[in-house]
Amino acid sequence: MPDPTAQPDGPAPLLAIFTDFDGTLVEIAETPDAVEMSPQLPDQLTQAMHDLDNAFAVITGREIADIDRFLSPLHLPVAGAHGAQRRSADGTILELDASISAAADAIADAVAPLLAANPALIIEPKDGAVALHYRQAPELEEACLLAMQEAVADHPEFTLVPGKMVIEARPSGFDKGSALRAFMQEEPFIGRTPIFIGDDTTDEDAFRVAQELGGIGIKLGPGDTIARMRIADVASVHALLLGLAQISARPQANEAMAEDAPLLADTTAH
Ligand SMILES: O=P(O)(O)OC[C@H]1O[C@H](O[C@H]2O[C@H](CO)[C@@H](O)[C@H](O)[C@H]2O)[C@H](O)[C@@H](O)[C@@H]1O
Repeated sequence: MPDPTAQPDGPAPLLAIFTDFDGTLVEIAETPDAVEMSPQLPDQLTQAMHDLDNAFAVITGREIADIDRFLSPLHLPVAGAHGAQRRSADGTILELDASISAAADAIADAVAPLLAANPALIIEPKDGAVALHYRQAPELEEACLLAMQEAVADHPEFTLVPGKMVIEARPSGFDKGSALRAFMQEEPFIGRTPIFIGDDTTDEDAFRVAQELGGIGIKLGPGDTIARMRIADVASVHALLLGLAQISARPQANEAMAEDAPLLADTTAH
């Protein structure tokens, strides 16, 4: 398995880089709309896309439309709603079954009474998924979980997943790992070595698939993980993304890797 901190004998492998959005490309904020973009991020992502021959994608719990809005004017390859939506590098959109969109709307409607009684809660309806946020009212975590469990009871085609101060319902059969695997079967990702960077429990599926495909998972921050590497913060992710993309574009620049290595820690080292 390639190790991005190793000094390779031959040229560095061509990389395909995937990142989560919230908590990885941008800092966590009090509400979903309050995230603040680093002003340099669109230019940094444009540079990374160039160096990677477009083999960069965002794999997120958010809707694709949300990512387009935050990263405007970029229209990157994106898997949204935990893989239920996907836009390939050539712009092709994976169409969701209309019954899935309708079921997500029904789940959102079913938790409406809890929101009406607790204005601090936030419902984020998405095409194909639903997020119930309790960051402003952490004491309501259990009530949110119960309400979402009841709401999905009539929709066995949905699965509940916990996130950072959020309970989400996503269609069964989709996760970030399935999204990463689908990208890796398409140009320009095919044949490259996948790197996935994420911070949350829903990112574990993508760490697993990246590592099954001979690549590396990189976990941001603390917490149990199957990712082989760990990184400290969002600023380090931006630096690593640019460094890895540059090395993938110019394999002779391998020596620069040694300078980037301190960004990463091996999760298996004792
Ligand atoms: O897969 P991700 O890109 O990490 O998206 C996961 C969820 O992120 C968002 O919620 C989280 O970030 C918010 C803004 O920082 C924060 O207020 C909230 O507490 C977090 O759970 C997003 O709103 C969800 O749709 C994503 O699924």
